[in-house]
Amino acid sequence: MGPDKKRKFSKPQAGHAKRRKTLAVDSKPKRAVRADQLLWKTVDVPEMFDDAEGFFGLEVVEGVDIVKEGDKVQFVTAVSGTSVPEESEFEGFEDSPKESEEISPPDQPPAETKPKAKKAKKAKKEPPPEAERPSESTAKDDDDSELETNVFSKIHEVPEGNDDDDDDVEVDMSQWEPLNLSPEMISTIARLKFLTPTPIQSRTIPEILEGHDVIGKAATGSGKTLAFGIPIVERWLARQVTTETKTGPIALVLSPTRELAHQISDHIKQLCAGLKKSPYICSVTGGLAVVKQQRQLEKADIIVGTPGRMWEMISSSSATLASLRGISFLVIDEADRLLKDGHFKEAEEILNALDRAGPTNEDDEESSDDEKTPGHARQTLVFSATFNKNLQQKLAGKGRYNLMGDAESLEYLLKKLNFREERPKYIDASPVSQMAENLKEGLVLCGDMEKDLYLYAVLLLQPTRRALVFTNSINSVRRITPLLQNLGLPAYPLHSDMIQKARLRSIERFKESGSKQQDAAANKNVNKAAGILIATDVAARGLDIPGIDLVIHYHVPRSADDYVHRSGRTARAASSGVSVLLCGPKEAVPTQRLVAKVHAAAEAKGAAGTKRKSEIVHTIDIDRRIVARLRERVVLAKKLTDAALAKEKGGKDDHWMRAAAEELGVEFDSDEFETVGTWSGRGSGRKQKEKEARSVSKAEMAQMRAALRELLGKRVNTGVSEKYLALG
Ligand SMILES: Nc1ncnc2c1ncn2[C@@H]1O[C@H](COP(=O)(O)OP(=O)(O)OP(=O)(O)O)[C@@H](O)[C@H]1O
Repeated sequence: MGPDKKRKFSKPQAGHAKRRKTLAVDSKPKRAVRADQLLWKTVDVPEMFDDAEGFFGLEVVEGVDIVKEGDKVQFVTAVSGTSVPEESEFEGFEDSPKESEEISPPDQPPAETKPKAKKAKKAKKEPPPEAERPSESTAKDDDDSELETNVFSKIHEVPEGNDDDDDDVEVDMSQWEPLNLSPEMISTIARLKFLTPTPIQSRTIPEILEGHDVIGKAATGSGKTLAFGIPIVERWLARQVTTETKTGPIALVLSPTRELAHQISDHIKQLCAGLKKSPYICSVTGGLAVVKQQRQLEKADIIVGTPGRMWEMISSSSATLASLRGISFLVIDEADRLLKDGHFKEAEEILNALDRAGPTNEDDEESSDDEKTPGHARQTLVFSATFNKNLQQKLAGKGRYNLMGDAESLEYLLKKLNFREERPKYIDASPVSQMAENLKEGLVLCGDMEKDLYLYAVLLLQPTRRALVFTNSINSVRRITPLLQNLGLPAYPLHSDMIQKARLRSIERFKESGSKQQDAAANKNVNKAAGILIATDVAARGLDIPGIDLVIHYHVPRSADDYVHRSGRTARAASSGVSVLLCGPKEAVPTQRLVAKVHAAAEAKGAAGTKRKSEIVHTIDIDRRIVARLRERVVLAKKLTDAALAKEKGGKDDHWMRAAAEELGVEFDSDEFETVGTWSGRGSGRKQKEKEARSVSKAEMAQMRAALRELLGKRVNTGVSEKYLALG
C-alpha cells in the first residue's frame, strides 16, 4: 500500500515517564490501590508448609488499611508500596486512582468507573501542568523495557472515545503495511483502532495470504483470532472482485466450546463491520435450533462451529458436506483441546468426511483414509497457546507421560489434519512464555476444608471489578454459586450441563456486571456490582471477556496447559490481571511443580523479561484475623446452601422414584425408600449429611437467613484500621 492510501493520524505522545527509583512517604495523602500494587515482602514459611519449597513464604504488607464501604473494598495506603519495587514487572496500572483521588463513598460511582478512553482523550487535549500530574507510574508510564516486550503496548496510544466520531478519527496504520492487506481491510481494522498487528498476526497473516498451511502458537489473549480472521476475510474480499456468483463457504472454523465459537464469529463480524459488503458469518453450535442453523449454513461464507453440532449437520446433509468440501480454509482453534478426548472423534469424522473423495452420500461411510483427496485446495490453519503435552499424551495413550519432542507432535498433527503442504509453517510467536505478560500469579495457602472461607475472603478483600472462579467439577459450580449468593455476592454459574440459554445469560450478566447503567425510573446512573463467574474448564479456553481482573483457581488445575488457559482469561491484550491459586497443604508441592513447568521453558531460555523463580508465584497472606471473623458467615451460608441443595436433590430423587413406583404399580412412600436406601458403606456419611440438610425445616431456614443477614450487616473489625469490613 502506498503512502497516499494511508489513513493518517497524528500520533499522540505516549508520555512514558521513566520509572522512579524511590518513592517516599509519609507526608503523602492516603490513597486507594489495588491488591497487586502493594509492596509484598517475604517472611518465614510456616512449619505446615515446610515442604512447599519454592513458594518463598508468606508475605506481609505493612501500613495498609482495608476499607469496606458499602459494597466497595479497597486497600488504602500512604506508603510507597504503591510505587512498586524496582525489580518488579508489575509497575502500576492504568486504572490506579490518582494520588489526589479520594475513596468514593459507597453511594457515588467510584472514580475508576469513568470511561478510561474519554479520560485519555481529555488528557491529550489538555495536558495538566507538570506539578499536577500524578507522581506514581501508570501502565502507560512504565519503563521502556516493558513497552518493548508488551505486544499490546501500542494500544495505549490509540485514541478511543465516542463511537459516533469513530469514522472521523484518522489513525496511522503504517504498521500494518508490511502485511500487504487491501486498503479496505486496513480501513476496517482502523475502525477497531488496532494500530499495530500483534506478533502472531504479523508473522502468520503474510504466510496465510501466500497460501501456506500454518500452525500458530502464541500466548493467551495475544490476538490469534484475527491472525486467521483477517486473511480469511481478505481472501473473501478478493473473491468478491473476481466472482459474481456465490461460491459456497470460504472457511470452516472449529472451536472446542460453544461460547468460544460464538465469540469468534462475533469477533470476525466486528472486523467486517467497516466493510462495504460483509461475508455472512454463522455459528453452528449445540443448544440452538438445528433447522435455523441449517438455513444459515446454506448462505454462510464463514462458519464457526463446535465439532459435535457440525458433525450432526454434515452427516445429515450431503449438500452441506458438498459445500464444505469446497472451503479454502479449515481452522482448528485451540487445537490441542479440540483434538483431545471428548471432541476428537467428531473432529476426526469431520476431517475424514471433508477429505474423502467421491460421492457425498451415505456410501461414503465405507471409504477409508486411503481415499483422501490428494492435493486438495484447502489451507489448514491451526492455533493455540499450548500445543505439545496433550497431543503427546494422546499418542502415548492415556495416563502416560511421554517424552516426545516438538517434531513428533507436529508429525501427529500433520497426519491427522491432512495439510496440503508437506510441511506447514510452524510459527511460535511466544517462544518465551505462554502466559500473558501483564499477569501476576499468586497463591493462597489454606486448609483443605477451608477453601470456601478463603474464596470468600479473597473475593471480599480484593478491590478488582470482575472475578472468574474455576472449579474442577460441575457439582462444585452448583454449590459455590448459591453459597456466594447467600453471602451477598453476585455470582453466576457456567458449566456444560446448563442449557444453552442459561449459559449465555450467565455470561451476559457477568459481562454487564461492574458497569454503569442508567436507571430510567430513578433517572440516575446505577453502578452494577462487579460480578463473579463460577465456572468449570468450559470457560478456560479462548473466552475474551473484557475487564476480568482476577482468576481464582478454587481447585488447582489438572494440567499445566489448563493453568495457562484458565489464567489467560485475565491480563488479555493490553490489560493486567491476577491469577490466584487456592491450595490445600498437600496441593502446594504438586501445584508448585505445575506452575514451574509452565515457566520452565522461559527460565531455561533466560530470556529478557523472564520472571525470576521468586517472582513467579507470590504466596499471598490473607490476614488470618479477617478470615477468622468471616468464618461464622461462611458456616451459616454453607448450612443454608446445603439445605437448599439437599431439598432440591431430594425433590428430584422423590420425583424419579415416584415415577418409577407408579410404573411398577406400587405405593410410593419416601420415608420407606429412605430406609431401604440406607447403607453403611462408602458415601454413607455424605448421605447422612444430605439427609440432615434435607430435614432442615422452612422455619429453621428462615431463621438462618435472618441470622446471616444480621451477620452480613455487621462490620468486621479487622484490627488494622479504624475502618471496617462490612457487607459481603
Ligand atoms: N492488533 C491488535 N491490536 C489490539 N488489540 C487486538 C489486536 N488483535 C486482537 N486484539 C484484541 O485482543 C484481545 C484478545 O484477542 P484474542 O481473543 O484473539 O486472543 P487469543 O490469542 O485468541 O487468546 P486465547 O489464547 O485466550 O484464545 C481481543 O479483545 C481482541 O479484540
